[in-house]
Amino acid sequence: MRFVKGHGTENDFVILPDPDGALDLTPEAVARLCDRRAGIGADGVLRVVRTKAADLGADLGADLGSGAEWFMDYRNADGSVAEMCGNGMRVFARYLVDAGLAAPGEWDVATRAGLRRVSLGASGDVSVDMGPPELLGYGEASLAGTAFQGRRVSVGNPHLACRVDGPVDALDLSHAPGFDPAVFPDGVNVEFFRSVGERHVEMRVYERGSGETRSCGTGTVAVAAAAAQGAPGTSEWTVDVPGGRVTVTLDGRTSHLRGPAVLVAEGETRPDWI
Ligand SMILES: N[C@@H](CCC[C@H](N)C(=O)O)C(=O)O
Repeated sequence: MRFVKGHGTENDFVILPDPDGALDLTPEAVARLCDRRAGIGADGVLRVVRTKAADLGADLGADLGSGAEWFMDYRNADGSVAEMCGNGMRVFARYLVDAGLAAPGEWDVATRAGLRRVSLGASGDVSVDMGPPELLGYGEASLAGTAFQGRRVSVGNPHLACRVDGPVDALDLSHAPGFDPAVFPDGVNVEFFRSVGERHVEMRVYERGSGETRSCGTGTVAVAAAAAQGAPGTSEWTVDVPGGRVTVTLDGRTSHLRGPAVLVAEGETRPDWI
């Protein structure tokens, strides 16, 4: 199995080129690939498959079929499927251009959350139209016995963005935050953020299906939306994460995520291993 390794602000991925949809990618295989000691190691897998070759089911297939040549089949490190991955989308787009499968410019990519438009040059940062973040109300998470209130936000996938007063470095994210499964029946990505300047926040995240990661693109959009609290007009947010910095723009109609996407290695898994 050929693979490429890449990351977006150190949210890292194993990229599996599978244009014709020939791979039978089981949750177990994904978890083995992502294993940081016994595998390649990553927060998730990006399977690169032509939309017409992806097994999307009737509803999603009809929605996405004509809109985009490529489908981003994103999986979390534990093998679970997620609707969307913002950092993964930047890395996915960079891979397509690098591999000569798409030209620099602007085009749509299909995801389980719908079409997402990317914009990129031959090198440099990648920008993604992430769609409108939906502020859904309030929720609560707990960490080592302490309760944190937050905003529930959908960015295609579920988030709880919790504002904290002290530095996010001080939080212990070695264990999964607790949450009410009645409020989050599909699980949730939990962000902790603090304001460090005007429209400037720092954030850490505990991702559903992957644990603490060094960045989460959909999470940065959720945090910007929670911090902006539905204020009208356009605002640009700087979001610092342990793995670097991204920019989120909100304009009331949609959101854009801009940041780096880096390909670091490529290779072949051994047939007797996977
Ligand atoms: N790291 C991603 C989000 C990946 C999916 C998430 N763990 C979920 O299960 O919803 C990002 O950059 O957005």
